[in-house]
Amino acid sequence: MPQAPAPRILIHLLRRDLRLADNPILSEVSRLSSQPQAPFTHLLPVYVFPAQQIEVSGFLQSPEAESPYPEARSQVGGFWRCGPHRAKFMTESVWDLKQGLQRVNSGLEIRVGMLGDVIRQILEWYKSAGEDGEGEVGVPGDGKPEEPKGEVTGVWMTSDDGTEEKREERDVRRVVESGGIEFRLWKDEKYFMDDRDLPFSDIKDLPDVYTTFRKSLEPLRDRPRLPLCTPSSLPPLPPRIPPQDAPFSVPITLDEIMDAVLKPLEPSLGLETPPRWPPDTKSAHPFTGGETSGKERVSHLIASGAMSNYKDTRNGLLGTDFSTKLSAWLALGCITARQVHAQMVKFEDGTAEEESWTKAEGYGKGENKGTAAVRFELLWRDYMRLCVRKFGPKTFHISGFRELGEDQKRWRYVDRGHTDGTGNPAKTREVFDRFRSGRTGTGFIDASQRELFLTGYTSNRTRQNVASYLSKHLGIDWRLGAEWYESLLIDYDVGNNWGNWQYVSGVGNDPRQGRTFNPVKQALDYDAGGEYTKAWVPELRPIDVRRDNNDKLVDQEKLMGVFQAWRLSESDKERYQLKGLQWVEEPLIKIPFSVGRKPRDDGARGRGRGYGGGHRGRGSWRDGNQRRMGEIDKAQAGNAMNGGDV
Ligand SMILES: Cc1cc2nc3c(=O)[nH]c(=O)nc-3n(C[C@H](O)[C@H](O)[C@H](O)COP(=O)(O)OP(=O)(O)OC[C@H]3O[C@@H](n4cnc5c(N)ncnc54)[C@H](O)[C@@H]3O)c2cc1C
Repeated sequence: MPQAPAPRILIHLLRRDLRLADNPILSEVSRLSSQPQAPFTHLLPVYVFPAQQIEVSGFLQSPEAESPYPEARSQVGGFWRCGPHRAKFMTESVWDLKQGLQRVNSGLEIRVGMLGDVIRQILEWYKSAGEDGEGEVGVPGDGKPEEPKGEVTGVWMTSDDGTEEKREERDVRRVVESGGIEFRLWKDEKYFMDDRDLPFSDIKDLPDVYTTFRKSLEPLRDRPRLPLCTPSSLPPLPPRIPPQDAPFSVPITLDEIMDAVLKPLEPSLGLETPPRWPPDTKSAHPFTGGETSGKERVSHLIASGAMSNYKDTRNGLLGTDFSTKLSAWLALGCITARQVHAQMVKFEDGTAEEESWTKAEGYGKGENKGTAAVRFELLWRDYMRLCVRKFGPKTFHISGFRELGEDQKRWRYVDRGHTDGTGNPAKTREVFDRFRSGRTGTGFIDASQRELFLTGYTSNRTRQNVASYLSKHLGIDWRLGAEWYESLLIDYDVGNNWGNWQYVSGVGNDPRQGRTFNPVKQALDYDAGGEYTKAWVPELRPIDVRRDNNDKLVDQEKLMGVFQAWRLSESDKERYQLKGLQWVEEPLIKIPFSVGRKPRDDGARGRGRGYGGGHRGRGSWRDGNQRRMGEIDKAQAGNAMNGGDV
């Protein structure tokens, strides 16, 4: 019987490009495979849960087995680097990709470990067949000749800008090229602007101010390239595929993989008092991961009008549609920014096939302020990612992109005493744990922290306030906040997270340095009836903020009790069962802010109605530290000048 030619295998290593559509590697594979002289006959798509970022001990074959990798914990705070929300969303996304690939004649092999190790093991397995032999075709028990293992002819993967991701790329390249196999690194095309169209060739020329960058690219609508076609068919999987290397094994169903990913992550995430789900509160991010759901979300945003209304609603706090919620799909590359753009163009030009879009307001009427604002934000994402490319490891340094030394910026650390002798790492850890569990005593911050813990999502508005509160009001090492967000955010993205933390903490690319958000004034402006704060901090729900029992009018003085419960009278604390709660009696900080007693319509989003300085910070954990209180006062004055809307 003639022997079948040995398969020539191309490995596609997937990372944060978990999609079929607009995927440059799959698009090229599909094109080449239709040619008679294609350099490969089979495609092996592989996704690896990377051991340094996701805890993989749940995949150990037996309870006695030991992982060769250290636990996937963050450097400063020791948190799980990938907490339960993202772990779940990521697993769903990987699974959706597997199903998508199966529909086009392919599949996906799921592995755990370090990328370099996984690829080495796969290459060695295929190579060992050649060495056994002639032996490429064995004869197993059933007497039928076994298919040949085949030869790996290339390994392709998409590049990334994170320093750790760059190390992974170097590891994989070394392993692949040392075996004399072609290694190809592809540009990451999930962004709004294609790298090839940037207005500079040297990343050093990236402006340090976002506005300068943006202006060099306007009009933004003209910029993105067209998305690539979705392959309708791909080369088959190789007939024989190596198993996962010991001591791990990867189960075959979604539920089992999910169990393995989530198993090591204890529900409390190390908190003594973890937040509990408040009755009747709904997540703003109830979505599942994957290309399929990501595309459905884009379609919903357009058909429902949410995309067109985005500019007016984007500072919302409750509900699924005040902002796009596309970030998690974008971060994992389930969808690309240029796909979002292309869909908006179809809506704006009136060329959509989707019947439901044609009924949406603004259909066929060109770019509107909502779609323009979405483009503006998508470009922010590009900018943050390019900052990582420009600044490399400085992204994760305490001194930030601006390289601010200790003399310019003093931090409180959990891992070392302060150089000026005022530091107390154990106390800072205690304070930070109260911050993590949403028990600071500042309602707006606590609501956001509890929402983050319970759902993995929180709005951009509260993220800014939280980052400012930790770094400016508490003066704590901003990297702890960034690590905690990395652990919990469903949409964690290296550039967006670390770049934004730097920006707000005053060590990054914010041209107006030194701004501080007043979380009470911000709450007043953006949570005008206290609904958001009460939704996530249910202890505050009994506080009646109505003026004279009038449903429409909010008494701002009463509202202040929601945003800072320590301000309530003793009898009110008693009445609302808040007496004795540590975060009520001993807030981490008392934010100076007062309001006039003017009534306002419930839900009205007024601005700048308060004035600072009415309540000085007494009785907080920073008592006696004049230097720091002075800073807060200064920041407060700054807020007044900026109208606090920073
Ligand atoms: C301290 C801090 C940490 C953050 N960490 C992350 C993170 O890890 N991952 C992440 O995707 N975003 C992060 N952001 C940015 C922003 O908060 C989220 O992108 C946004 O809230 C996600 O919700 P959305 O998709 O509904 O956003 P929308 O308001 O609908 O915006 C549309 C898209 O634009 C991009 N975008 C919006 N705002 C920003 C911004 N400030 N910077 C960069 N891109 C932006 C996102 O891709 C987003 O999906 C962070 C912001 C702050 C202040």
